[in-house]
Amino acid sequence: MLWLDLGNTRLKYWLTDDIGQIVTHDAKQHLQAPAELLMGLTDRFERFAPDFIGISSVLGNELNAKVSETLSRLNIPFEFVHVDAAHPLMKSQYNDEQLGCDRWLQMLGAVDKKKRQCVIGCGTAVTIDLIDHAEHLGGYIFPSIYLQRESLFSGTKQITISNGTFDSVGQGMTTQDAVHRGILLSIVGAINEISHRHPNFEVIMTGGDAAIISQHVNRPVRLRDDLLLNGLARYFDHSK
Ligand SMILES: Nc1ncnc2c1ncn2[C@@H]1O[C@H](COP(=O)(O)OP(=O)(O)OP(=O)(O)O)[C@@H](O)[C@H]1O
Ligand SMILES: CC(C)(CO)[C@@H](O)C(=O)NCCC(=O)O
Ligand SMILES: [K+]
Repeated sequence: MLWLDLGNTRLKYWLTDDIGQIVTHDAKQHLQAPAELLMGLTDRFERFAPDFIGISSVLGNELNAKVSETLSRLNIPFEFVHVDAAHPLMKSQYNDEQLGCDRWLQMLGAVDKKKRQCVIGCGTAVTIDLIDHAEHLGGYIFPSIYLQRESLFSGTKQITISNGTFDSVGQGMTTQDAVHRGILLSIVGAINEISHRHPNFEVIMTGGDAAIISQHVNRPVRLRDDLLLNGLARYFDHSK
């Protein structure tokens, strides 16, 4: 099977074998041209010869149509995931026409009907979602640390582009430190507040920035890098 995750910044793919083990995977920046990027990958995908392609996309109908057009040339059956608020593995109270497919799949990949869970995705946006015994209660969306920094750079005169690191939440004494520490604190503080409000929820984090952020969270955090892929596998297992 071939699995695609079309995110806002990157396209990720995984090739898995019959028993679900990852044979190969990669992530590439698509610069808002995922269909063109896929075009360049079709030779590789053809060589993989998967019998099915399962797709998560948060790119919207227009770009998805272009992606479909590109994938059609492969003659391999493919299908986009559609969020299902009444899925047998997890019910959701969220507006299912709006809920991002990546968010939903990450939850589907993590959900355990015996637990209360807080699933945090740290990609282009940071998402925090609460699940109570396989019922999604809703959540929050934040700009990532990098998007927050860009908005300060572009919205102010005296804060100029700099390459600091996000490594502390202590108060800063320079602009660079104040910016990086303030941004990191905005996300860490929110996570700590939400986990304080929901003390019995297991905190699970995934995504490229999970390691940076989780270091400052004052609760035990379970880091998982396989949630979206696991969600895709669970989704297509149930739909067949
Ligand atoms: N090789 C890499 N390229 C880009 N980002 C990376 C890379 N390695 C780690 N990251 C980190 O991962 C973060 C992005 O996380 P993730 O991969 O979960 O989302 P994304 O692919 O950028 O977002 P989306 O899934 O919305 O496209 C970036 O902010 C960056 O810090
Ligand atoms: C929040 C993001 C950007 C996270 O990748 C994505 O899941 C998305 O575009 N969601 C749509 C809005 C929503 O989930 O309510
Ligand atoms: K938008």
